[in-house]
Amino acid sequence: MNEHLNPTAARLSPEDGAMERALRPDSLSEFSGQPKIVDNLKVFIQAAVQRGDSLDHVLLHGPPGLGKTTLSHIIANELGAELKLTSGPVLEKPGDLAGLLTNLNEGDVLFIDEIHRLNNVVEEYLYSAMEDFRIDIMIDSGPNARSVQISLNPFTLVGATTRMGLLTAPMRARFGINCLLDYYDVATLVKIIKRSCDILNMPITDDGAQEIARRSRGTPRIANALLRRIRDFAQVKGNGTIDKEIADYGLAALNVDEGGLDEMDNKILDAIIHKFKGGPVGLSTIATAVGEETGTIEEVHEPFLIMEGYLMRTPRGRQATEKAYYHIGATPPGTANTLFEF
Ligand SMILES: Nc1ncnc2c1ncn2[C@@H]1O[C@H](COP(=O)(O)OP(=O)(O)OP(=O)(O)O)[C@@H](O)[C@H]1O
Repeated sequence: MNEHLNPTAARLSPEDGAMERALRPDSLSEFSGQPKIVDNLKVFIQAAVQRGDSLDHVLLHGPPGLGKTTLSHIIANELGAELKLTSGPVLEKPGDLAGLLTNLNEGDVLFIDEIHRLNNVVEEYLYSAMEDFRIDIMIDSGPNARSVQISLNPFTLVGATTRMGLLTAPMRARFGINCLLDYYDVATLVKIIKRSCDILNMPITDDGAQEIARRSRGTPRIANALLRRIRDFAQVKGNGTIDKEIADYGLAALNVDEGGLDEMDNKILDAIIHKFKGGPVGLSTIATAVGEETGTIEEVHEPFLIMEGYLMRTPRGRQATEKAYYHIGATPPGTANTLFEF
């Protein structure tokens, strides 16, 4: 996928990484969008602080780049607590988890990204840690094997996942607060883009911000990534200000089309329509046809294409809509030659 548009892109240049950190809101009042989640979190955090309790465990789920990591930082800040970050695949053995948990102070927040990728053994250990703030560790093996119980300080686990369906039911059940992050509307993205421009001292016009927002796939991380590159176009090809003209120019140069679709989105629609007669076709067949990983298509491209009405998910596979045919310049089935039929 186009690197600028990939909300999962982990490898940022040091400059882009520093910029991303500078743009990360650090309180709920600075966090735009997701109003229901923000309002609820405000209440739950205030209640926990007033009672002197640790906040109940929080599960954040939704497509990449919508603010799950940002929200975990904010939750820790609002609680006045330390945040420790890790991710599912990093915790290979129960000992890795035990090391982290025993180092948590009372009220700390432990963020586990990609929590659906925890292995079964580690996950089982996490259950008792979440429920009773204790873990039972096996020491030694064979006849000397024995279990030692370790008490933990009460903590809040914030788990993040882009694949809710892969999370086990017992894991899901242990989260008291469940937040589904949704794609952002254009008006909210305009607000986020303007805030970023203010922080970075970047002049932008209303229609420039609108154009970038419209083509950011409803995702703040993409909006900020496009902004960084369009700033370069404004500096080199324009007069330093991001207006609609320079935004259009930069977006075209970055292969983001009028609807905000990137090359891979268009390739997927093209393959379904031209190679598989519009579908229905299975996800892995599409992935092979376009040379992309199934997981990336499922997490990144498909939700966006469905949301925008280009794709439908049917029990027999993915199917292109009429809008998809028109988008790639093809004629939808059943409408061919109707102009000449009398
Ligand atoms: N609501 C928001 N307001 C302002 N900026 C936001 C908001 N949400 C996200 N961002 C910006 O988008 C960037 C990506 O957000 P973040 O890393 O939190 O996403 P994520 O959902 O954790 O993604 P992933 O699942 O890929 O880890 C952040 O640097 C942040 O600046």
